[in-house]
Amino acid sequence: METIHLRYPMEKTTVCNRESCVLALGFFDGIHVGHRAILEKAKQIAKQKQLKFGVMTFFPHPKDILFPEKKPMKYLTPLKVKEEGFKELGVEKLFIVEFTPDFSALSPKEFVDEYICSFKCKHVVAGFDYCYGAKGKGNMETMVGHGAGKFEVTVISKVKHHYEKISSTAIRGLLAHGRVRDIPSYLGRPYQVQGTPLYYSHVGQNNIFMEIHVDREYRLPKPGLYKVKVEVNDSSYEGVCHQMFINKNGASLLVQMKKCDCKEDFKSVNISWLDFIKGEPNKLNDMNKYIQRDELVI
Ligand SMILES: Cc1cc2nc3c(=O)[nH]c(=O)nc-3n(C[C@H](O)[C@H](O)[C@H](O)COP(=O)(O)O)c2cc1C
Ligand SMILES: Nc1ncnc2c1ncn2[C@@H]1O[C@H](COP(=O)(O)OP(=O)(O)O)[C@@H](O)[C@H]1O
Repeated sequence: METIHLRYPMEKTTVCNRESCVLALGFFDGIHVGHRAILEKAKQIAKQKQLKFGVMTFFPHPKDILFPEKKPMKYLTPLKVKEEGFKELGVEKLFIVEFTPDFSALSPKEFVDEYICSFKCKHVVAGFDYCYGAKGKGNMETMVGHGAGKFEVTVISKVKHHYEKISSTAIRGLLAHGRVRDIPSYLGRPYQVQGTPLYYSHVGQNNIFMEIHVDREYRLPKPGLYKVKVEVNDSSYEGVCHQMFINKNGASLLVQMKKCDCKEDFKSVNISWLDFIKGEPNKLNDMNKYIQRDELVI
């Protein structure tokens, strides 16, 4: 996958010698089931038309620029993780446009001319509610007009779960309520975060206890004790996890892994949130109690 970072105003050389492509458009936080419908359709069209499969996304989230007074966005998939997700889905060209105040002021037609047509896009795929251009005035109807004679447009209709639109906002809501068990119906998989172990120790028989640092860009479920799956060095283990604190550098998670006979060092850890067990029962000074137990705390 080729990743192309774009910033307004674009240099002329950026658009030179580009191969014709299909572009899927959106922010795609989480790459949830609705997003997958768009990406799969774009991939299929690219194959049929023998064009490159491209995605055009933005960073940071438009809300951070449009509403700077609000707290910075926390992501389901920070940019690096989203990039890995696109690569796994077979994206060949990833355009990441830096969302700046100047870029946000482009009219819908200017955006189409300068960003979509310049990259030899022959087909746009986006969801029914995709908007673009200053004040979000462009929509999928205007896209058809703006693309006339230049590119075709495929609109993906609403993908729902229990009559509700699957959206990153809905998933953020589930996290805020600790409803991680419901997330696979929206995300197509459990909610996952990547972290770095700060320290770990063996506890009792084959239990490992560790503290994990999670990047500040990640959105976490509401504080509490959770059942998790922990992946380290290509193996996965059952475990429990609770949040110790969040500060400006990120979050710290306390994780206890069950029946873990892993002897090697861990450099990176994936935590999949499976179920909520109970609200915040343990304060920091209760940590020693964890260490002394042979069994998982549940
Ligand atoms: C060039 C451009 C300018 C935009 N300007 C605005 C804006 O002024 N106000 C707004 O609410 N959204 C604006 N948007 C953001 C869109 O409304 C939308 O949130 C964003 O493109 C992400 O699309 P998605 O949420 O459907 O993935 C703009 C988008 C683009 C591409
Ligand atoms: N449930 C859905 N069904 C169809 N299209 C969707 C759905 N959710 C998002 N999209 C489309 O996916 C792209 C990315 O949308 P985005 O705004 O990032 O997602 P979300 O609404 O989940 O925050 C847009 O083209 C949008 O219209």
